[in-house]
Amino acid sequence: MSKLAYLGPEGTFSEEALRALAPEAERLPCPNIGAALEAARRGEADGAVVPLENSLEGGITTTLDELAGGEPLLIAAELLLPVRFSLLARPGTELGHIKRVITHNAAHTQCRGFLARELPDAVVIAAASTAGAAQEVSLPGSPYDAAIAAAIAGEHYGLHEVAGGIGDRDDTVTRFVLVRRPGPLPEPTGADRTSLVVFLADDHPGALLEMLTEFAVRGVNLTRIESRPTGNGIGQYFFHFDFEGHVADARVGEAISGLHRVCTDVRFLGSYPRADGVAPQIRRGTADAEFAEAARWLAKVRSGDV
Ligand SMILES: O=C(O)C(=O)Cc1ccccc1
Repeated sequence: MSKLAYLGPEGTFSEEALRALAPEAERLPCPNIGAALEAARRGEADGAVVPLENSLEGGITTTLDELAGGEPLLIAAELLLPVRFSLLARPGTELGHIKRVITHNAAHTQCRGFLARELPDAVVIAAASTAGAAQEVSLPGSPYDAAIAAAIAGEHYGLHEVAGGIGDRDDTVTRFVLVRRPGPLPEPTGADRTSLVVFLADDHPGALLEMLTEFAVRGVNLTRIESRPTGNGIGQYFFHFDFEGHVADARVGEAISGLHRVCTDVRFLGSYPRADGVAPQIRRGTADAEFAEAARWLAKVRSGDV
């Protein structure tokens, strides 16, 4: 049985994602996303389940930055988890009493409308996780009045639901990934996604266009592109790419070798089945057979057989 690290304590959305991705796995709760990834890197766990992006606020920057640096990890699977937020407090607390709210930043940013409408004077304090926030509220003498977390966290820590479904949209989805130390890749399924981090060679006009061209001319459809600061000064960025297809596909292999040629560094983050099962539309001239036929033709030309 495998052991998987996740952002704890019990009752986080990450735990829900882990249970859905690997119901049989032993669970190792960690105090933050970085610690969960480190547990996977050091071999204290066989992998980690971490949030990568959500449909309302975009990338979970801690995860993006952690995966771009440190010992390499590969994404082996992904999950799209609908998230529903509740305002949880100690029994007896009413909405009007709530002045200090604690939660994870990703939950805060998705409940801004509710907070502005219902608790305009409340201060919101950041916690490492939603369930960690609920646990804080449950402690005797806690300085916090309420937490924003999953309803299940309320059950774990003896809190009651003051308000449910408080997200700004009721169709918000968070994408979680299961990462492992490098090893054999999942087999292509025909509906796969590949993730990469690309570091530019130098800053020049059209640098982003050059990267995008590697994908465009091979008919590779991007599903996410995100820039993150390198930390080396204003204007210095690296790029996260997610796109359709598996590295075993000729068009994907050619696109990422093209990036490897023209960029300083390309970090491969894995090819894995898409959670939504959507297969790519293969444009004319970009199927594996067409790449193979073109390679045969080139070999003939090079041998003078025209
Ligand atoms: O804190 C949690 O429960 C997490 O797993 C991180 C998170 C927070 C809010 C939305 C999705 C994931």
